[in-house]
Amino acid sequence: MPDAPLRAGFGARLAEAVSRRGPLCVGIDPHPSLLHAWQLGESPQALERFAMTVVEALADRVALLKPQSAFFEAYGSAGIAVLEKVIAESQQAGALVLLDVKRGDIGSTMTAYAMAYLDERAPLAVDAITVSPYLGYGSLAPAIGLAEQNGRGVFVLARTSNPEGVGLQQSVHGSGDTVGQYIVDSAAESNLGKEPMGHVGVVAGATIPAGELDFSDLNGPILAPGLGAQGATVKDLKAVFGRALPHVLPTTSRDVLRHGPEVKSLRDTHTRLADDINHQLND
Ligand SMILES: O=C(O)c1cc(=O)[nH]c(=O)n1[C@@H]1O[C@H](COP(=O)(O)O)[C@@H](O)[C@H]1O
Repeated sequence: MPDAPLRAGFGARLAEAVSRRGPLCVGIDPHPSLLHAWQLGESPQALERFAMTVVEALADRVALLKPQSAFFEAYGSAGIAVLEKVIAESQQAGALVLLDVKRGDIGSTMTAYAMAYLDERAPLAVDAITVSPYLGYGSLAPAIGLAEQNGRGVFVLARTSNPEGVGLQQSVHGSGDTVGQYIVDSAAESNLGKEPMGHVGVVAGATIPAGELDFSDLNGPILAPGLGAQGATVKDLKAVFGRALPHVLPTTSRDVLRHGPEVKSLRDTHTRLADDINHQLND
């Protein structure tokens, strides 16, 4: 018998967090260039100082923090230890943690990845992870299933913010829709009937052309990276996402992080951006 769910579904937990703290998701991307700009140099200690400063500044006020795993993995076990601390302290301060790992593998190996991030006993257990569907949406079933069982979530890459994604993701799938739309529609099937929304989100860049994807049946969250450093603006959100805007989690990393290392400056930047987003949403 499967264990009873440990907590409310991820869709409900996310909706509740967003209603209290707003939809802005901030990424923790400790780029080497940012470590230098913060005058920290490059070392596991610098990584920890950087990441924990962001946690101190923002984990008590954002709904969602998104550490980028690659920058932690680059330091081996020392970096993973920092990541564990980031996850624990962010959650303690009330933020949900979406670990950006973009995992995707064949079903049986996907089960191991799911256990690594979505099982209660895992040292790196988080509220949600990013996953890549390019071994087939069905190959993600172990992660989608375990996440649901444990009140956690997944965000499936549908139409990414980078220019290299266009050719593949706009090509026509066997269903007759584009690959990106097929992924959105597959996530919609996973979320069918869930209230207030399901636990399968999609990733769609704020940089994509207006109206390219139809999210009307998704019933799940939309992670929208690309604000700031990649060129998208808060104003673009309305045009790109239209009526799906209430489900959008605008996401940025460098555009906030470059304002460190002072905690106050990071907080002020967050407030400015969050206010701007709030105005767009309620205009
Ligand atoms: O899954 C993601 O978060 C993601 C998807 C996508 O389509 N584009 C994208 O930029 N990201 C991630 O979002 C972050 C963007 O960082 P900034 O460009 O500094 O805001 C990086 O960690 C990217 O890996």
